[in-house]
Amino acid sequence: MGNASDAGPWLLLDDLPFQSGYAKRPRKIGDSASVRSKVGFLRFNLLSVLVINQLCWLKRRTYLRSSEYELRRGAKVWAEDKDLAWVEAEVVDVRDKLFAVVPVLLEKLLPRDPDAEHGGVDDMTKLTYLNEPGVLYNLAKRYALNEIYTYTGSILIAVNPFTKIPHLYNVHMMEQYKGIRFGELSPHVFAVADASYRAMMSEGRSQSILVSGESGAGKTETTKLIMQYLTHVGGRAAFDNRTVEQQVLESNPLLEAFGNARTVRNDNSR
Ligand SMILES: Nc1ncnc2c1ncn2[C@@H]1O[C@H](COP(=O)(O)OP(=O)(O)OP(=O)(O)O)[C@@H](O)[C@H]1O
Repeated sequence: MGNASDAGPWLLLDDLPFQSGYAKRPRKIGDSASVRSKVGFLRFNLLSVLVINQLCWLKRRTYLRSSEYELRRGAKVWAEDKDLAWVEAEVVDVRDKLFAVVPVLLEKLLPRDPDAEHGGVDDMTKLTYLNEPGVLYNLAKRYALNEIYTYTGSILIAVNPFTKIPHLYNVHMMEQYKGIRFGELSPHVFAVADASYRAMMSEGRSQSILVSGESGAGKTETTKLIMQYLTHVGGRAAFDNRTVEQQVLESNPLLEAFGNARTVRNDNSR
């Protein structure tokens, strides 16, 4: 620095963002290479800020076409969130009739059903918008009120309560569902069993009930409840004074003994 040609103000490039190690050596202001590199850095910084801004802008605006539902300010929507799956949001602005602006960063936006707010609906087909978050929200609302069963047309969805709800399966309940029109009473596994029993009796043909779900969802318990109902409505006293209901249900432990296993999700998996 003692050299006369090097005299003048100096700038340490540490102050500039995005600089790397090589820039730490002092450069003289006014030096053409130094000015070029400084301008380059500033341009780069400005560009980065613009790109990041633009990305944020795009992320904050979602890709829902107005034809999918009435896109208006104040509309209730579901916003996809990578941690929480779906979060409730509200449209705060609408641009070009194509984009809804919501106050969260999101990947996807779906309309939210205003009818599902209070206690949910007992049949998913009653939802105005039949989408994933709407279905999950409806099931959760009903589950919170101990309503573990919900219809989707003639399909019954059961959410495992993992606790005994005795009043849901007693004889009084079975009597209530005997011979009723499907959908007349609250959704129940007995209603499904009753519909297939009546179809078998009136058509004289075998019926199938498909019970499906992941491990621990409650398929075995549900099947037992169906058997319980069928034997209740169709069972006759046997010659040794044991009803068909008793005999069928007593055979369950024997059947479970074959192929029964404990899994991470279920102590009684098969
Ligand atoms: N309707 C219900 N009421 C109360 N508890 C239930 C009900 N359905 C299931 N459960 C509970 O959930 C547990 C798991 O249910 P279940 O054994 O029927 O599942 P699964 O679907 O048959 O599982 P896997 O496919 O592993 O055999 C039961 O042991 C029981 O504690």
